[in-house]
Amino acid sequence: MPIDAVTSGATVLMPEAAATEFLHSLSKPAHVLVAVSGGSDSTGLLIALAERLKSHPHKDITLSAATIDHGLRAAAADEAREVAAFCASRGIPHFVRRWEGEKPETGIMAAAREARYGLLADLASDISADVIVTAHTLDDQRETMAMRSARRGQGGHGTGIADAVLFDRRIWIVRPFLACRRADIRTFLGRHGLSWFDDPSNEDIKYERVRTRRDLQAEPMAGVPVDIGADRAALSERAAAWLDDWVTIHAQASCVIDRAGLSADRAAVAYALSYLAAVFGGKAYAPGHVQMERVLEFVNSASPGRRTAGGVVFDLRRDGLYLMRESRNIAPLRLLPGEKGIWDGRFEISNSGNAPVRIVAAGTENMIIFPATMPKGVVLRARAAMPLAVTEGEAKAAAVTVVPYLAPFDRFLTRFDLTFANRLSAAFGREAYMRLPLSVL
Ligand SMILES: Nc1ncnc2c1ncn2[C@@H]1O[C@H](COP(=O)(O)OP(=O)(O)OP(=O)(O)O)[C@@H](O)[C@H]1O
Repeated sequence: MPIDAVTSGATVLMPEAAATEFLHSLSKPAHVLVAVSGGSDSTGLLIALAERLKSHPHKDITLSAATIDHGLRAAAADEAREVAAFCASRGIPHFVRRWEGEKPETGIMAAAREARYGLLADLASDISADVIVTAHTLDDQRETMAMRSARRGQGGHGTGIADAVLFDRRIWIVRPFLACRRADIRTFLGRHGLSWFDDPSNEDIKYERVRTRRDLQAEPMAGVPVDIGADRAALSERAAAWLDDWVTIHAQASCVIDRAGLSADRAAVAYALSYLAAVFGGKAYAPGHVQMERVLEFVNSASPGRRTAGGVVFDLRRDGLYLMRESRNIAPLRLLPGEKGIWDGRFEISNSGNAPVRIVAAGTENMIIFPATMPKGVVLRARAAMPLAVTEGEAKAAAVTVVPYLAPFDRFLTRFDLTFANRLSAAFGREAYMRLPLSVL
């Protein structure tokens, strides 16, 4: 790995080196879609990749660029046009996608991000791109880690931005500039005589990220470990082995963990239990640190009983720990003919009939799908939180297909968690996640 500078604890790459390393590691042939907002980081990423390909032409790699107009700022459409003109001048195909649809009143940043990734993934599919790259930097990484550690206990965790994330089981998003400093990217652009747009929201202190950035400005660029993901990836592997050894999934709605497994590898138990809780609770994130600590304390106690965390019942019995969705607060889902939706964050349901259906938590009538050895109380509870499809207005049975949905992984899956996620996906009868399009990293 070419290292241009090392500060205490953090490996820093220059933009050119980062681009070279990414292109080298990429599985070929590859069509790379660069997400370019027009800011310094993403303009720098596009240019670093394009320059590298110009000096070392590679017939198996093609570049395209895309700008998402979120429709939130008046200037955004003009900026997208300028990025388009800039790309045209360099001979790089460029696409603009606009976020139509309603904008929420609160959580606009998160909604914009969701929409952005969805639009980029749709575009990637339209133009047959194999991978999306975004220009998250070491500065973003520091800010994220600072914010997440401040939030530990409320669901936050100490790990930072992943260098690769699988979106919606569909396409990998890779971040080649994660070890680059913004200042170096700007110097690089300056050397090429290029300018960039400054997004005014980057200065707006109503956003936590902007405040964190200001706080961090006084600190030297240090303290971000080189291999943030390596420890987590190792833990993911241990947890996958633990899953094989001790856990059985029943009817995609409940699981039992052998009691002996609970006192096995503690870190792996904590990791796996958090994700099992997220999956059975239908949540993208595991319950918070404090809540999970309480659950772990409880499962390590000798006395049977029940606890609830994140909408999941932890039912500790003599033979094992049973997990299942609490049958409260499960919102119904209405699906028109041909529509598909996620119900309770746990099942992806498609209406393949020709009448609207309502999916409710009424349980399946079929007791046989649970093994006879399962405690009756557990079966009743798990059944009560299972989906039932009811055809509206007609007496006939609804025609639906139901596929388990793994909420912590099926939308955004970080590379660190891939091994565990694949094992869990198989245990739920689902296919493996798409392979990372990087051969060496
Ligand atoms: N409007 C946009 N069009 C295309 N790409 C964008 C746009 N906004 C952001 N990106 C891409 O995402 C990267 C990160 O942008 P930014 O830091 O603004 O997003 P974020 O919301 O903080 O990140 P995250 O996507 O992790 O939530 C940019 O470097 C760029 O590659």
